[in-house]
Amino acid sequence: MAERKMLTVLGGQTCDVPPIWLMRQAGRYLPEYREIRARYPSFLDLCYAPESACEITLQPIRRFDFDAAILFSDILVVPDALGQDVRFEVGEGPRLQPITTEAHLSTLDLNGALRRLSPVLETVERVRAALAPEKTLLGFCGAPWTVATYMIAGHATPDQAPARMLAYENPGFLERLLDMLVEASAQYLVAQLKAGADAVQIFESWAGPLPEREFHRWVIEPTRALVRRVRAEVPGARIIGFPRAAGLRLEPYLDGVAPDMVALDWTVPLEYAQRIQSRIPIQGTLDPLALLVGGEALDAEVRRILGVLGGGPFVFNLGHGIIKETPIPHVERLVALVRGEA
Ligand SMILES: Cc1c2[nH]c(c1CCC(=O)O)Cc1[nH]c(c(CCC(=O)O)c1C)Cc1[nH]c(c(CCC(=O)O)c1C)Cc1[nH]c(c(C)c1CCC(=O)O)C2
Repeated sequence: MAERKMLTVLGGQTCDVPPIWLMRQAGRYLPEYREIRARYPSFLDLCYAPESACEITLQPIRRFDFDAAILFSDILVVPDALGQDVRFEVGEGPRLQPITTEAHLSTLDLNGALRRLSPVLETVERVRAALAPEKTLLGFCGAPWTVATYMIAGHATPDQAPARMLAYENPGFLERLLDMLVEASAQYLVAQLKAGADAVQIFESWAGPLPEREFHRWVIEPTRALVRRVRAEVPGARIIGFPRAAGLRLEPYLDGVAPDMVALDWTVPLEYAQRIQSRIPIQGTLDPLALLVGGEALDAEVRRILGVLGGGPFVFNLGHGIIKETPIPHVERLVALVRGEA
């Protein structure tokens, strides 16, 4: 089989030229994405349309020859599949019917969730069949805490105050919600791996604002349970953790969760990332704003990152999702720089 470079790195080896993909690489900065998107009144309908979702997953691979494709979907398909009302308003982001009571929680249907996610699993099968053998296919889900923050607040917030307040007021409620998300997410990731995903990434976008004890209870514990559940059903499953803005809690996260690779945001000092790399393969760190701005700033950042992290197990990526105003030539330049062709 042709070498899937990301799997080489996930296995702890170093590639001379690191593999590269970008978080949110399929999306609005691409005109070919916007064209398909315009045909669907609702973003979730697009997530559940296997033919279009497959095409969108492949678009950035065709255009930039990235080493990995990431399934086109969203972390909020899980609450939708559980039966919560989820919508995406153009220009406003996600809107959910907030869940804060036991009565509402008890209406969610764990048993039916995986069946409702079957179109996404069909997308995984289609992508694997269409993708070149040397390309890695990544599946994903949101981490239980991050998904819960949206389910509780009903929308994006700067500091996750609604979920954090509920955690203090009614920890038993949050525990029950997280247990349900661990189970639904485990079934979903296992199904993605069985449908053809080579590895899965767990997005913990909102690890940042939690105090230490809450970080252990709401981030580490549920994610550890999720990872164990997946590995119990798929031995050797390869899992990437992305605890964005974990700061000083990064090493406790690695101790507790034990992912195969960790994705780091751009605030992590590179010399510290290099130390982390001596225990686990690393992905990420480029500031999405450096890619947006381009020019000499981009060149310098990319060379600095490659200089510090390129000598060990490393996957080049952004430290968070690509910004939708990013010019396409900047992405082309980035790929050329990483491949030593610039
Ligand atoms: C928190 C989160 C969400 N979704 C996701 C996260 C975790 C990563 C992160 O922190 O960015 C993850 C995600 N969302 C999407 C993907 C697809 C795969 C990829 O290309 O990476 C992935 C991996 C598509 C998407 N998800 C969304 C879009 C844009 C929707 C559109 O085209 O109308 C895409 C392409 C919508 C979305 N989805 C979400 C929000 C807050 C929004 C609105 C804000 C925004 O628009 O960026 C929830």
